[in-house]
Amino acid sequence: MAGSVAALFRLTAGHRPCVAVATALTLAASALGLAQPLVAKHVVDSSSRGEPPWPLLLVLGALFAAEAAAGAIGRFLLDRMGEGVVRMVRHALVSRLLRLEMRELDRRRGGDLVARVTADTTLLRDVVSQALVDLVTGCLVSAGALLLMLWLDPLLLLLVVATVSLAAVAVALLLKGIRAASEHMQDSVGAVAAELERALGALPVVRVYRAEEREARRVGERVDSAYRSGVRAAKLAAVMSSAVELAVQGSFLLVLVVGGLRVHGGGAGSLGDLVAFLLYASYLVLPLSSVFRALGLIQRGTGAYRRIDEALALPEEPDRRPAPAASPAPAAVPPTSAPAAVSPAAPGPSPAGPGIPADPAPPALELADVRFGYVPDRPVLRGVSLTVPRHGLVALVGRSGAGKSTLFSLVARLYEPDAGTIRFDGRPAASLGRRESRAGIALVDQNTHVLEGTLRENLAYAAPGAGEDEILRVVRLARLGPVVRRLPGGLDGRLGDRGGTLSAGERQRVALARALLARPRLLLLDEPTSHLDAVNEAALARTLSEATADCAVLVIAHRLSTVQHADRIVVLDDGRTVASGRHDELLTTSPVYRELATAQVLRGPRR
Ligand SMILES: Nc1ncnc2c1ncn2[C@@H]1O[C@H](COP(=O)(O)OP(=O)(O)OP(=O)(O)O)[C@@H](O)[C@H]1O
Repeated sequence: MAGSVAALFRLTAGHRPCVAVATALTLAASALGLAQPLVAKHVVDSSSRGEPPWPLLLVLGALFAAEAAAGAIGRFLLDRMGEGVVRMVRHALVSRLLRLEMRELDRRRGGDLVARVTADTTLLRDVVSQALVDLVTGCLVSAGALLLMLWLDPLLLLLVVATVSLAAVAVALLLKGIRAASEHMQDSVGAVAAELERALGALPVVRVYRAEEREARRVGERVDSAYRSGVRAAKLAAVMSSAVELAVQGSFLLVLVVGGLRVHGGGAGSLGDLVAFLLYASYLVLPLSSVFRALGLIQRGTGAYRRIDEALALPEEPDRRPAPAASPAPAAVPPTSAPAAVSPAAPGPSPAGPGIPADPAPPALELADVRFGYVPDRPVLRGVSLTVPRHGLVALVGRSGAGKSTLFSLVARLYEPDAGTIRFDGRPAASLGRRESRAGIALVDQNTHVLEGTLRENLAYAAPGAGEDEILRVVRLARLGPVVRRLPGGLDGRLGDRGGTLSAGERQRVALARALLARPRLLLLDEPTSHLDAVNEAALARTLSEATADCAVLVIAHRLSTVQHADRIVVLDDGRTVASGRHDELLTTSPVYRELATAQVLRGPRR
């Protein structure tokens, strides 16, 4: 419990002056409240003596008004502080989530992470703004009331303390259950978001397979689970507040009976003393019940805080990391038909490989015996070596699952190789920051991500400062003219969530135009023609050939048209580069390539 309070208190760092002022105002309001019974006592006593109570009543009114004003300002400052803490936590979460290690992201569910930024922080706001200060002011006010009651009547105080202690025991027993139920509820809320995101992300599939009911049930189970936990927490909280209420009523009754008997019997204290004591009892009990409520709220918030804290502790992608066990020399030549081009270290007149003139400058990209697995002991790449010269089109072919997209992910440095070396322009990736490595790369992946926003925003995503001429140039190159003309608003027309208003081929061309706008040194294309018709496919082939004048192009190819335009083809089989050359050569030298070509893995243009 103390740990939870300390953790929540740490969150208020940067807002401490505001907390201090708000606490002071709340305490002042409480002090003004505590003064009222004293004045009330005098009002009662002077009335019983037959003196006019008006001046004292005026003081009482002023105390009321001052208490209300101090309380309102204090409350506002606290709420503002709560919003500030939530804003800070949300900024930190968003920044962390956007920089997460890819391996970590693979393990997580997007919806659950989003819920941590939204639902969990909202709960945290209430805890920070209400519970912490309620706890501090409640404790202080209770202590003040206790002292005054001790001064007025120690015996009656003993009665109050005894009954309130009973309530404290009940509260302590219930708090643990409230915390567990609340943690479970927040986890379930995260799961609701994750399940809903899963269904909405595949809505056409859900509809076609008439799975709405199944998906609704699946999400519904999580909703029900959140409901059950919420009800359980509410039940425990209700029992808790009943226990506190009982203690309050009980202590009032006891004080009234015992105190009344003593006043009536002419024992210690006047009627005014008894009235003052009763008012103090109420001032003790109210802050005490707010302390108990705050403890309950903190337990509820602890579940949310744990989830937020966990997300904030997830590993970020470091810009630089120590080089893995790099192979000393890139000499691991794949077996059999792997020719010079596959190994950058292999001797020969053109290190770039056949079909590409020798270039004295280091290649744009060089992979030497690169090995990688997403999970330990399940290697996906088992020894990949290839070079992409500064100006040239290299096609990567291989069966589905051979590791082609994985290789792209390593080149884009979304993952780091377990072994082997990647060099950009002759410089080992391990010696470059990730941002620096990526600065020269453009990537069009299989998902051809199009973001919600305008066409212009999507194109300029890779180069936010690009001018109109540049944008029009890539629109032309990617044959996006008809899309611009058709779209209401042209370049400034919105594309809908995930580019939903575009066809798959149009999305592919948007992604390509965006990549070209970046004017990269190395262009990575993961099967860029899969959704294009024959006309667009031929045009794209020409565009790619032209692009090689400005940059190196590495393209994952499933189409004959793409490989036929390539200066060189690299064959990947079961995570290894096994051959390299031109189409005609490979048909005779590489059985794997021949199989790919004849089994129509490499397809002709779409009709
Ligand atoms: N994020 C991931 N986590 C774990 N395994 C993965 C991940 N991504 C891919 N894999 C696995 O790695 C292997 C290679 O996948 P990859 O996508 O690189 O193949 P590919 O050659 O691009 O296939 P395709 O031509 O079908 O796109 C596959 O067995 C795949 O299941």
